[in-house]
Amino acid sequence: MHNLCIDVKNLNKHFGEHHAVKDFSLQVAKGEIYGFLGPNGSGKTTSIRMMCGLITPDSGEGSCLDMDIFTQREEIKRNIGYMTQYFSMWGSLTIRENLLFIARLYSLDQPKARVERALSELGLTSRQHQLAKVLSGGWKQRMALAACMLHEPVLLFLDEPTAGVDPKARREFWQMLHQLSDRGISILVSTHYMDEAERCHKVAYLSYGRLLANGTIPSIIAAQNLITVRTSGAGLTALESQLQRLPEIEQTVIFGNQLYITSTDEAKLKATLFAFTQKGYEFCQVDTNLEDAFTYLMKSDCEKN
Ligand SMILES: Nc1ncnc2c1ncn2[C@@H]1O[C@H](COP(=O)(O)OP(=O)(O)OP(=O)(O)O)[C@@H](O)[C@H]1O
Repeated sequence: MHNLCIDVKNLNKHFGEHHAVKDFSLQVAKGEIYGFLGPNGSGKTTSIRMMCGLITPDSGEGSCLDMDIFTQREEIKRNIGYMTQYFSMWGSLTIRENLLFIARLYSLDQPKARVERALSELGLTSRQHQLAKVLSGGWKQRMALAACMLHEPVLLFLDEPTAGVDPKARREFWQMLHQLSDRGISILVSTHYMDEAERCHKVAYLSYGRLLANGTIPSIIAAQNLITVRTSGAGLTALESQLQRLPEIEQTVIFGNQLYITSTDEAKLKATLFAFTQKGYEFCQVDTNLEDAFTYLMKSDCEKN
């Protein structure tokens, strides 16, 4: 008996000449919220679709909910929920009518009871009679999540579920994801938002079809061995362009009136910055964050390839 809901190894997928996913391996424990990040076109959706039985990998092996991703795709689909940002709904039906329609479309038993439960679990009961077309982005996403939970899946694949949704609605959506995870439901969720990545138990980062890092956020940040310092003052953009030319500087970024500088070489960085302290800048060391780590990973991967 193991506690994995996803266990895949060396999955590959080509679309014509394009090698979209390269030797992708991942293990997700039951009940975990696993974040999936990477630039546009890095292969997140393709990997998700291979793991949940929607498309067949060209090679590799693996299981989802202990079912083989090559030979038991139909069984997998019956036991998982899959939600994308582009879900279909009927605008002129209410939330409740939409859910009932879907429950009947999939011939689920006791459709009314299922709809009641989904409405209540996702905080939709008070809005059940609202037409879908008048709902804000956040409530539409919530309805979509309710729809993909009608058959009570134990594993959810959510592909950019909060794209374009406002911060308050995203926060509420994530509160729900944590409640589902507390109930033992496993969730694999792709996102471009760093604050959402930080809400996951673990994250995976893909670039150009390859998995560059995965694990807990502190472990991913620590593995890059980066040092980050912050400064403020006049002429930050000029300072930034001077620093960007130096080989010991990996990356720089300005947030408001503060410049963040990241390097892999602490001694060289300190020596370099000493010259700028003569010009009145003060530098203080800060924690390297996940975005710094991902940016560095992507840059080093581009340089290698
Ligand atoms: N059915 C398909 N036919 C041809 N090419 C495809 C197909 N699906 C995906 N691709 C290509 O495979 C690559 C990976 O796409 P994928 O959608 O998996 O990336 P992604 O990381 O999910 O991107 P995004 O963040 O933009 O959603 C892209 O270059 C894409 O154009």
